[in-house]
Amino acid sequence: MSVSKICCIGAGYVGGPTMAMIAHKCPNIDVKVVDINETRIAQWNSDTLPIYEPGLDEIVKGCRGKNLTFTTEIDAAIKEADMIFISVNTPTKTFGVGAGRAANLEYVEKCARRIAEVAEGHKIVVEKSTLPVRTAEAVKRILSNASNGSTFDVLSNPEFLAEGTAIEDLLDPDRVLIGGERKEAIQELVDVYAHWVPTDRILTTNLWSSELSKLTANAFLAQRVSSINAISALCEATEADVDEVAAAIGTDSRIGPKFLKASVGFGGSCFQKDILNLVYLCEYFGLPEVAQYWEQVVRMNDYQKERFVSRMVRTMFNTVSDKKIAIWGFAFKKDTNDTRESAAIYVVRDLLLEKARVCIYDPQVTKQQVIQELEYVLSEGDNGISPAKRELIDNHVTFASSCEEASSDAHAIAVLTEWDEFAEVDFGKIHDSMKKPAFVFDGRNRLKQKNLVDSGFEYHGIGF
Ligand SMILES: NC(=O)c1ccc[n+]([C@@H]2O[C@H](COP(=O)([O-])OP(=O)(O)OC[C@H]3O[C@@H](n4cnc5c(N)ncnc54)[C@H](O)[C@@H]3O)[C@@H](O)[C@H]2O)c1
Ligand SMILES: O=c1ccn([C@@H]2O[C@H](COP(=O)(O)OP(=O)(O)O[C@H]3O[C@H](CO)[C@@H](O)[C@H](O)[C@H]3O)[C@@H](O)[C@H]2O)c(=O)[nH]1
Repeated sequence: MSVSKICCIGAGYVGGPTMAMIAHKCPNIDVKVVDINETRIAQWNSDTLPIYEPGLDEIVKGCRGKNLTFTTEIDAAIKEADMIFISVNTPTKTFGVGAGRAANLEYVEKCARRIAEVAEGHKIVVEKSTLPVRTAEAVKRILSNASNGSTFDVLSNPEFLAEGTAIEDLLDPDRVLIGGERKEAIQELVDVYAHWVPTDRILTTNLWSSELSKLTANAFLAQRVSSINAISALCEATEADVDEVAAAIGTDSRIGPKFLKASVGFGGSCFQKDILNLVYLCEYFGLPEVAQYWEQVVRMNDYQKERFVSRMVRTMFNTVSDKKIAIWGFAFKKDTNDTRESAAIYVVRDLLLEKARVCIYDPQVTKQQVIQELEYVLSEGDNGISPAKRELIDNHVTFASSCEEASSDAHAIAVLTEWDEFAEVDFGKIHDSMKKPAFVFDGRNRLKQKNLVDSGFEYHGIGF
């Protein structure tokens, strides 16, 4: 039997693009992406998709209305599908046991219970969300109590796409990983990907190795960023240049050149959440030394963000109070509108607490999104946001629609996302419009080659 109908629960950054790619590459498979969030589904059905991702529009618009559907009719889609992907969010728990570390599996469990309740016949259930190792055991137990006597295979198929390059990553993945028990079920999913992925890049493992490989991959990637960021601090103290150090070590084929870009700190919805989850699992399984080892990656990242703001304050004569700071970029990396755990949130928070006035420009992030992030990060648990912090947001945060507008009359520019357009502006004009000395704090070393010192700026990058 080959799969002819797929249902994916969760129309987010992963569910949307991955299912669009399957629909695009497998015209014979009918793909339905379902979600409880009506607004999100309406956006997927509109001209403005909920996610900004280069190349995504063309693929969605090419398949939508043919073999790709976005709908809130979850039960119907579950019933008719042969294969059901669970691609819902698995955020860090904010309450109860494991708060601040463990993954909140409430949404995954709700999906499994829904499937158990409405499915008929045999279904292959695929974990696409990033999950703690051994989650499939719980999913299998829930499914084994299905109302209609249905039967299930459970597979793990973690997603490795990175935002901003999701379409490239999905078109040409380094590997697709499928963990499972029954050979025939694994083969069904291999056959879906084999429509476009060479079979030697489709790896199959047992369930637990697949689940754990996802957390491990993110931990290793984030660890490289924290390692180079740790070295960036030492470079600043010693006149070494972190980009030169990264290039020098990256030529060693055992180390390799990728993921060695020093920055203001890694962000995104995955790295911190997945490492903290790994830390929690290690503690749970009685491995405190292993837990501490990985936790340090997150601590180093926090240090890097704090260090960036301290350096700004120190350099600007020990005060940024009432100074206008232009914030260039709020997304956690370029080519995405995602701001989850973006370093910019923490940098702006700390600048606001120093009573700076910030003017924010990001080509893809909305004002409403920035305000939401700041409200969250400035609020104090269940008590919400205090009047003093509310005042900071209301009176110290403004928005601009270009780099020029954000920088006009500013004391400093802080580059927090590496958008390409930031290197294209007229720096002479920007310098003329700023207070002097005109400082640039480049959290991405994006403008390093622009010789800003020659245009009159006082330029500070990361790690040199
Ligand atoms: N964002 C990434 O780049 C990325 C990459 C690889 C893996 N992941 C993992 O994939 C998973 C999903 O991440 P995301 O970024 O797509 O999350 P997201 O928040 O963008 O999307 C999740 C969606 O699931 C929906 N949902 C939640 N519970 C539901 C339910 N019971 N029924 C129907 N819909 C429900 C939500 O409404 C939301 O639209 C997470 O586990 C994440 O760690 C994310
Ligand atoms: O050399 C580098 C590389 C990345 N970053 C930062 O690290 C963060 C994460 O970047 P990236 O990994 O490119 O984006 P994500 O979309 O978070 O993707 C990661 O997280 C996903 C979710 O699990 C995985 O699927 C991907 O494989 C994994 O790369 C961003 O803030 C980057 O700016 C650096 O500072 N320096």
